[in-house]
Amino acid sequence: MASPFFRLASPSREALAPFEPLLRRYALLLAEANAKARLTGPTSAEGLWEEHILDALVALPLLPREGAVVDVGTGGGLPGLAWALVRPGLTVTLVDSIAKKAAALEGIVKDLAITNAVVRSVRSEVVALERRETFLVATARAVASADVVAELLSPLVAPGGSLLAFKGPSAEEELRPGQGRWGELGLGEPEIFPYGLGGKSLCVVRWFKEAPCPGRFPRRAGMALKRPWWR
Ligand SMILES: C[S@@+](CC[C@H](N)C(=O)[O-])C[C@H]1O[C@@H](n2cnc3c(N)ncnc32)[C@H](O)[C@@H]1O
Repeated sequence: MASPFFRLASPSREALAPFEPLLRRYALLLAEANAKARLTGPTSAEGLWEEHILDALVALPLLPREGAVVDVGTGGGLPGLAWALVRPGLTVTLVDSIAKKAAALEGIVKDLAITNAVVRSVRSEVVALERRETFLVATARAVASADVVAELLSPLVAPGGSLLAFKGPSAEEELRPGQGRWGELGLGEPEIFPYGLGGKSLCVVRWFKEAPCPGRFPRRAGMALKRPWWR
């Protein structure tokens, strides 16, 4: 595991100012949708702002200005929709296998009237077959342990691109089984970028896609979780 180059942090108020009205509207719509479809934890717009939207935006320094991004297990659009709102040059595909969540998110995207985000109600393994290695960045937040996330994301990302996983304090432990073996997924060794938010120690794990992903990935839906690739 490579040591971090720098700590991440939420963007400053000044940096966010041009996007704040749109982001606040997103927080409001998400709070409303949450009451119906249980998309994410907190139910108040303020709680969502603090715990989720600012959290999603800590990864901005690791993102390109433009290109195709996929957010696997996006739920209410985190982190992908928050990224699409502040980086209009990105084209973000928001993927969630639960139809009810995807429908609620579709409503939010429509209401925000943005054109650089699309919602897909499908499993990521299916997207990886349809659009194999065509994304510049793939991300996942609160979806699975880091080793499982790496398997789900790798077949989506073009060589030269990157994988970004939002993780808590157990990241190092989750990465341990893959140590020295990430090349089996076409990945380099992961880097951990730590940050703190609301008193919690969190991090973003980044892998570079160094080589094409072996053809045996994606495996059948659910296999990544059932039988880890490194076993
Ligand atoms: C706990 S939610 C996280 C939502 C959001 N990323 C967040 O941070 O609030 C995890 C979501 O991942 C979805 N999910 C898990 N594995 C998936 C896969 N392989 N493809 C698509 N969606 C997946 C689940 O349906 C669930 O809605």
